[in-house]
Amino acid sequence: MTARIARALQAVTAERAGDAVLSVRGLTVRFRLPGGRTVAAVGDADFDLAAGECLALVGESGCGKSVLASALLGLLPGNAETSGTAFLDGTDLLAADEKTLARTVRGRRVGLVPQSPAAHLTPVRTVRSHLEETVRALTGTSRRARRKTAEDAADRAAFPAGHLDRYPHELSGGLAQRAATALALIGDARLLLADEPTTGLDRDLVDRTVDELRRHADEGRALLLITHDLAAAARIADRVAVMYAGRIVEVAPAHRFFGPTGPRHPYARGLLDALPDRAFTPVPGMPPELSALPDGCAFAPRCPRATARCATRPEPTAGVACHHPEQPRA
Ligand SMILES: Nc1ncnc2c1ncn2[C@@H]1O[C@H](COP(=O)(O)OP(=O)(O)OP(=O)(O)O)[C@@H](O)[C@H]1O
Repeated sequence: MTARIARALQAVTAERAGDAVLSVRGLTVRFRLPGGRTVAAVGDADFDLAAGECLALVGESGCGKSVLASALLGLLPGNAETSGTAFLDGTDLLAADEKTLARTVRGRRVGLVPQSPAAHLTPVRTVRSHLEETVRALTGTSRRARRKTAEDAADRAAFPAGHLDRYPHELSGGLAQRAATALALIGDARLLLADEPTTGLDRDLVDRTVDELRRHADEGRALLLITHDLAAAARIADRVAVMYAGRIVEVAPAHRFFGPTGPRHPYARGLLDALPDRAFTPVPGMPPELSALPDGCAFAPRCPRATARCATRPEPTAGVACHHPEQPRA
C-alpha cells in the first residue's frame, strides 16, 4: 500500500470515529502555467478538524492558505490540479462533482467568509436583500421570519442595522467584511472557513468578530481561521497550523505555540519574533517562488539552523517538519 493510500484510509478512519468533522490527507494543488511551468501552491497538507475546534492557519502572504480553502470548496480555476482527500461527513470534497458541491456543500455544510468580500456581493442588491435571499436559500424560514433571521445574523457579525439597506458600493471594506461574515453564519454549516475575516477592522471589531466565530465553533461546529493576525489566532484558536511555501510545517496546540514554550519550527519562531510586542525582528530574506521550489526544505535559505541535511525535505514528525526543530524555550 502506498503512503498516500494509507493516509487517505487514516483520514476516513478519523472521520468515521467521529473525532473529525474534516479530515484532510495529502492535499496538493498545482497550477499549470503557460509554457509548461507549474506553481506548487499546496503540498501534501494533512490535518484534522474536530467539532467545537478552531484551527488557525497562518503564514506569509502567498504561501497557499487561500488556495487550500478554495480547494475544499471546489472553487479553484481550470488550470488547477488537485490531489489528496478531504472528508467531511462522509463526502470527499476533493472528489465531489460540481452538482454535489453546489447543492449540498457550499453554504450548507461548509460556510465561507471569503477573502475579498466586496467581490462576492452582487452590486445591485442591498445587504438586507443578500441576507434574506441567503436565509431563504439555506433555511426553511418562512417569509415573515426571514427578516428577523437576517437581522440577527447581521447583529452577530457586528453589521450595524442602520446600514442594512446599503448597496455594496456604499460599504467600507470593514462593513463589507462584516456583511460577508453575517452571510457565512446563516447556513449553520458544520465547517466554517474564514479567510482573513478581520481585514479592515479595528481591534475592538476584530475581537468581536473572532469571538463570534469562536461561539459558532463552541456550538459544535469546526472553524478553520485563515489569518495574518496572530493576536486574533491567539485569542480564539485551539491549534495553530503554520504554512510555508505551500506546506504545513508545524501544527501545535495554541497554548504551547503562543505560550512560553513556543513553536518548534524555526519559521514559526520567526513569525512570532516579528511581532511588534515580541522581538520585532523580521524573518530575513524572502519566501521562494512556488514555481521553483528547492528539493529540500524550502525555508533553509532563510533559516539560522540550516545544515547540509536540509537539502532533503523533512517529513512531519510529531507535528513539525524540520530536521533541526528548536528546543522548548521553557
Ligand atoms: N490561478 C492561479 N494560477 C497560478 N498561480 C496561482 C493561481 N491562484 C493562486 N496562485 C498562486 O498560489 C500561491 C498561493 O496563493 P494564496 O492566495 O493561497 O496565498 P495566501 O497564503 O492565501 O496569501 P494571502 O495571505 O496574501 O492571501 C500564490 O503564489 C499565488 O500566486
